[in-house]
Amino acid sequence: MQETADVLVIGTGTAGFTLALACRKGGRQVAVVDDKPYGGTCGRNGCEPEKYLMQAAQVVHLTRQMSGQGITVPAAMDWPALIRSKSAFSNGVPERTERAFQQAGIKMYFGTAHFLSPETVAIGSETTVRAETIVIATGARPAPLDFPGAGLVVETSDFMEMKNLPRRVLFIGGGCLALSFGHVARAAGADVTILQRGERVLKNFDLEMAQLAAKAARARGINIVTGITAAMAEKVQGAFMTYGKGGCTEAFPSDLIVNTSGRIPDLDPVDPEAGAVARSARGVTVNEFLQSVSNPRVWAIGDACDSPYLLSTVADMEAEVAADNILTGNRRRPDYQGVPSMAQAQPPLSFVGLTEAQARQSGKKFRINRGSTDSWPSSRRIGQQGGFYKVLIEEETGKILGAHLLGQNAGETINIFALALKFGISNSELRQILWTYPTFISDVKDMIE
Ligand SMILES: Cc1cc2nc3c(=O)[nH]c(=O)nc-3n(C[C@H](O)[C@H](O)[C@H](O)COP(=O)(O)OP(=O)(O)OC[C@H]3O[C@@H](n4cnc5c(N)ncnc54)[C@H](O)[C@@H]3O)c2cc1C
Ligand SMILES: NC(=O)c1ccc[n+]([C@@H]2O[C@H](COP(=O)([O-])OP(=O)(O)OC[C@H]3O[C@@H](n4cnc5c(N)ncnc54)[C@H](O)[C@@H]3O)[C@@H](O)[C@H]2O)c1
Repeated sequence: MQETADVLVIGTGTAGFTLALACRKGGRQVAVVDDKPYGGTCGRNGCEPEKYLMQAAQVVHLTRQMSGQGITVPAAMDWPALIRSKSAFSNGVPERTERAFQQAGIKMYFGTAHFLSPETVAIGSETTVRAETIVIATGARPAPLDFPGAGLVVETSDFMEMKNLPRRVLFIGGGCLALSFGHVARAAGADVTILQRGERVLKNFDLEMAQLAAKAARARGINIVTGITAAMAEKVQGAFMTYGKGGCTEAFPSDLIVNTSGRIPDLDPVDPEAGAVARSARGVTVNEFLQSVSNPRVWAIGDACDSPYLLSTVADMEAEVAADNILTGNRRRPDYQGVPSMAQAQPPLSFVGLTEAQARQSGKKFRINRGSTDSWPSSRRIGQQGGFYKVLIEEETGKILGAHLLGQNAGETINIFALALKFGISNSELRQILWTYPTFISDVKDMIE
């Protein structure tokens, strides 16, 4: 079957969804295709279900944390019930996504798409679509582990579907996902180990803050082992053994091994080379307008393009920018200034802007406001120990260069700093705002003097 479209979008996740609807609104004949249930990673097995589980873990952690303040412990997690309610929460995503496309008059295909030529895409073995514009929004997939026994390792999407949680859980890789799911498993009562290849966890975060987050995780009983590369897995007498290769070869017994070793652009099945679409290991190579540098008919957005972030917020912004460029010509560039991100740990760690090391490298003159929040009422009223903040303020202008927060509500409070960074609001201007009090956000005033 040979079909045509003005715009064919490959992938229906955050990026593909936003772009398809925007192009349809702009009057184009739009078609979408996905080889999995519609809706992509964020809603089905990424941000949303992860947060759902983390929210439950947070209640358990908080209850324990506040046991000295009249709260009765232990609060416990009923894992099978939690997974059932999480599934009820996220199972509706494909249907809602399809309904939105249908209402907008977008043609839907189901199957794996791959380029046949620079202007034609095959969907499965029976359909081909020739499109004026082709958008690659295929997202990212877990980085494959290529050591012996890697087949014993499950993905985070499997972890979120486990009917029962085994007693010992091992995470390979020490990024956001390991910290987050590690805290979830720990709150459910599991013995948790995180194996991290580098000398530190959370490599994209400020070093000092990442170390404090690791300390908080360890204080909650999570075993973090750094400087070890997982190099082999096998099943011995019913348990999994993962062998690390670092300074020494060590065995880490567990009942479940989860891959949290990073994510890579999901491009092989789409066969970019057949479409004359250049790519690197970081994704489709795009110009400043998110258009392929080698095939002007093609745009790439979200986790599939070689932009600096793998975040839902960024995927959505890139989709809006690319849609505008497709509809009205190349005018808009994505703006990566002030993108906040967060590790959903307990307590959460968030940041925006420069780390201390990056600020020093930049040659800018700045001061650092930093300190523990343990004595602050916002920490004391929830029994929080280990909260910390670090704000980098440019000397001459008072502009916020970077902000780093470890503590309850850090993922929300960081948005104030993101606003300041994006719009160049100085610390003295920020101090003039009257925040609702007492809240976590009203602490911002004390961080930016
Ligand atoms: C566990 C987890 C937690 C996360 N938490 C956060 C968070 O808290 N905050 C945040 O901002 N980001 C988070 N992220 C990252 C965020 O989910 C992604 O950045 C975002 O979903 C990327 O959107 P996308 O549209 O580019 O790709 P996706 O949402 O992955 O969509 C790509 C779609 O393309 C389809 N596809 C791929 N190849 C083909 C093909 N050849 N043919 C047809 N269809 C194809 C896939 O099936 C998929 O549906 C998390 C990610 C994970 C895995
Ligand atoms: N809240 C958020 O903002 C959020 C949450 C989750 C994920 N994400 C996105 O998802 C992406 C993936 O996150 P992630 O945590 O999986 O990856 P990551 O890239 O942040 O961390 C993975 C770590 O695993 C280590 N590693 C790789 N192979 C290893 C091995 N064999 N043994 C031991 N360690 C090994 C790497 O050195 C790396 O430090 C991130 O880029 C992030 O942007 C964002």
